[in-house]
This record gives sequence, structure tokens and C-alpha cells, in this order.
Amino acid sequence: MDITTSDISLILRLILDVIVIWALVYYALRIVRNNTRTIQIAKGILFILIVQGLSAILGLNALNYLINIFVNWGVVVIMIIFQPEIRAMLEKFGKTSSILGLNVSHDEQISMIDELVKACAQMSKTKTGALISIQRNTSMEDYVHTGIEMDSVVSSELLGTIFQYGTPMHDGAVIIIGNKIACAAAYFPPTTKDLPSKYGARHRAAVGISEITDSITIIVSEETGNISVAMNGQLTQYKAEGLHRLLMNLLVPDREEGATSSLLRPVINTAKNLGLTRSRKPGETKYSADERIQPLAIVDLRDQGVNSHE
Ligand SMILES: Nc1ncnc2c1ncn2[C@@H]1O[C@H](COP(=O)(O)OP(=O)(O)OP(=O)(O)O)[C@@H](O)[C@H]1O
Repeated sequence: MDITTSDISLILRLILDVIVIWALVYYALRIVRNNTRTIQIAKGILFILIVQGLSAILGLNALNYLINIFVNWGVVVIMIIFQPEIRAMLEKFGKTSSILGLNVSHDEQISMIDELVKACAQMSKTKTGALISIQRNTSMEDYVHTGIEMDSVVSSELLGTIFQYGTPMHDGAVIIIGNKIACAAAYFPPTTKDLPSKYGARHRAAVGISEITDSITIIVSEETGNISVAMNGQLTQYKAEGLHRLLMNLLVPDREEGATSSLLRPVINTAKNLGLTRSRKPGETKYSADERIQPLAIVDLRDQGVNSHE
């Protein structure tokens, strides 16, 4: 059987089609998974689709008619409900350099982590209250605008100065984007969760922002000097070394991964899950998400989502 150029072009277009759909579904699922609000909405949509299917199968015409109207308008409703997420995604696509992961080099990212952890360790010793959020995939531009905008490379001295008690910018949060402080004195919407009473407004704000974005938010308690991290609505305590390992794990990709465009990331991640990437040489170590952060002890109310790690 002869394979013509038009056959090859058809196959290539089919593969491209599948990759694009794959990437869209992957990013949609990531948005849903990272946000408790979107999980609820996704469950609601799934329920409506199931009811639509059942009403069609069982011949419940009136119900089917109503649900069809609802589903047809659903696209508009989803656009309105997910407006912040859609905007964040489009903003991200607009910033080509951030898609390619070229805006911050591997070394700059490590230096940012070193400086940040040094500042947190110092502020923990002096019991200086601090709230610092690191942007990841969800844009935090809206929150940057609530504070005093800056554009300064992260340094322990600068962070220490910002949070020094009594200075005009010490109230509120610092937002880090890439290796730069994007703003100080930002306001975060506090969580509505029932946190233990020993956690005040700073911790509430940290948990709040971690519920609506995929950011990593570090809190240094003014009262105890404890360092905690809020992620995905969970609060976990760390020592400085544990914080360093966590940030390295989450923010510094392997050199080979860092060089890969995030557009191909869904394909590569799926290939990895299917075991299609090269097998590791004997003796070669590779840390998975939490292997390097060994739990020290669970010290607080589990059902409130407060853990303690080294
Ligand atoms: N919504 C918010 N967004 C950003 N920062 C906030 C917010 N709410 C409070 N803060 C910061 O937290 C400070 C007050 O912290 P508070 O003592 O109430 O919290 P806490 O969780 O008990 O922390 P600590 O252990 O440091 O006392 C404020 O001065 C302000 O800097």
C-alpha cells in the first residue's frame, strides 16, 4: 500500500489535533483540581450532564427540553463564573516567555529560594510577622494591584526591611513573581474556614489565597516565630531547612524539564505516567514531590488541615 504525502499530512494533522485537545483538557483539569470552588462547579456541571443523559434515555421530554436550554446557555454561564481563571490563562498565554519558562533562569530561581528562606529564618528568630506568596500558574496580578507595586529582585535584606515592624509596608503580603518582589502590602481575601483560634488574620489571609490560587504562601508568626506554608487550603509548619527543600521541590524543575516548553508538558507528564520516558540508570536518584520533606510530627488539628513538617 502506497502512502502519499496527503496521507502523511492527514496523520500529522490528526496527531496535532489530539495533542491540542489533550493540552486543553489537561490545563482545564489542573484549574479544576487546584481550586475548591472549581471542584464544586465541576461536580455541578457533571450532575447536570448526567441528568440530561438520563432524561434523554428515559424520554422525559419536558425535563430534557429544560436541561437543553440550560446546557446551551451553560457556556455563557461558565464564561462568567470562570472569568478570573480564563483571564489568568489567557494572560499566561500572552506572556510567551513565561510559557517557555525562560523568564527566570534555573540559577535565579535557586538564588530567590535561598534569599527567601534566609529572610524567613531570620524573621522567625526575631519573631517578625511576615506573609509572602509565590505565584505559580494562577495569575496574582489582581492581588498585586491591591498593594504597593515593586519590581525588585528578592533579597533577604529587602524582605527583612519590608516586614520590619512599624514601617509603612509591613502590613499585608509580599507577592513574588519569578525571582522578583512584585508588590508589598497586598490584601488577600481571608478564608472562611474554621481555623483554630490561635491562628489570626495573617494565617486566615494565607489560607484564603491558597484556596483560590495555586500559589505557595509562607507565613512567619509574629507571636511564635513559627514558619508555616499555605497551599491548596492546607496549612503546614516547617523548619527553615524543610521550607528550603519544599520550595526547591516545587519551584526548581530538573534542568532537562526546565528546557521543555510547558505546551508539551501535558504530553511529557502523561508519557512519564505511562512509563514511556527513559528508564533511570542504577544508582541515579530522583526525588518525587514530597520524598525530600520528611514529616516531623503532626501537631495540630488534622480536621482543620494544619500539619507540621520538618
Ligand atoms: N487579609 C489580609 N491580607 C494580607 N495581610 C493581612 C490580612 N489580614 C491580616 N494581614 C496581616 O496580618 C497582620 C495581623 O496578623 P494577626 O496577628 O492578626 O495574625 P496571626 O495569624 O495571629 O499572625 P501572628 O501569629 O503573626 O500574630 C496584619 O497586621 C497584616 O499585616
